[in-house]
Amino acid sequence: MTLSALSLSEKTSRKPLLGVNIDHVATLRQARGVNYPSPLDAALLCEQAGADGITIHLREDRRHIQDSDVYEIAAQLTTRMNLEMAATNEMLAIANKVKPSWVCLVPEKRAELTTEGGLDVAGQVTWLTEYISQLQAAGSKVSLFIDPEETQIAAAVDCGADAIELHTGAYAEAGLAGNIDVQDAELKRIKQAVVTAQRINNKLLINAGHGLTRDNVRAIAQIEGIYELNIGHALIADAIFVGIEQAVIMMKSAMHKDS
Ligand SMILES: CC(=O)[C@@H](O)[C@H](O)COP(=O)(O)O
Ligand SMILES: NCC(=O)COP(=O)(O)O
Repeated sequence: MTLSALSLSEKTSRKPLLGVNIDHVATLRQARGVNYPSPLDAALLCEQAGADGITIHLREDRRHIQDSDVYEIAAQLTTRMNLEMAATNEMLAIANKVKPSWVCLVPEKRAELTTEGGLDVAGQVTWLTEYISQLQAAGSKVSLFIDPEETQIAAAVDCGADAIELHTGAYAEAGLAGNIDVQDAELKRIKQAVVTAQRINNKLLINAGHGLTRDNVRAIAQIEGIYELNIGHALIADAIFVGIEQAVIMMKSAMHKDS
């Protein structure tokens, strides 16, 4: 079923889908400069195990996913690709050749270990409106990776984005640090952001992700109105011990288990 065929009630009442981010299969390959493990093989196994989509982040520094991965994976996926990238002219040219189902625009800092914050959409509405319209004209839907803040959500709507992805990193980090009060506050912030997004534009799809694990995912997966969760690092870490297919199955079960 296409996204546009989903009614609003289906978008908001269903359990969230799982997009698997396979960047760190490529991280392992790049650590040795060899041609294995294959992100393509990982993507296909994730799909077979029930992943609803595959996320890859083509970083400007090419630290993990390479351009050739993007083309190979795009050619063989049977679900859909969510291509994360910075909003640069170089990336626009690549995305408009690949035409992934989804492009997710993310901020990038060269020195960061992983994506540290959300995109400042409010600070670049003119640039992003034009950028998004070019991606949409090529056939991709566009999501913006943002912090759970009303200003950024409203700006994403103003720019014509099809979806937002709420950055769950602060929620996840607080949990890892054992700061339960902070984690609860971050969870409330994410829930409030979902309500705000629905109020501002009830056609906007609301995704979430970053730092989610089998231990912290359930509270996020239970938020009504979240369409999809994108999960990578923790799932690939599980895969080392149980295999990637089982890791997908275990994550889906953690997302959907009853109390
Ligand atoms: C945008 C985001 O939250 C992540 O999916 C992103 O891909 C993180 O980048 P790394 O995979 O390089 O940590
Ligand atoms: N956009 C978030 C994502 O794709 C996965 O992030 P992580 O689970 O690797 O932190």
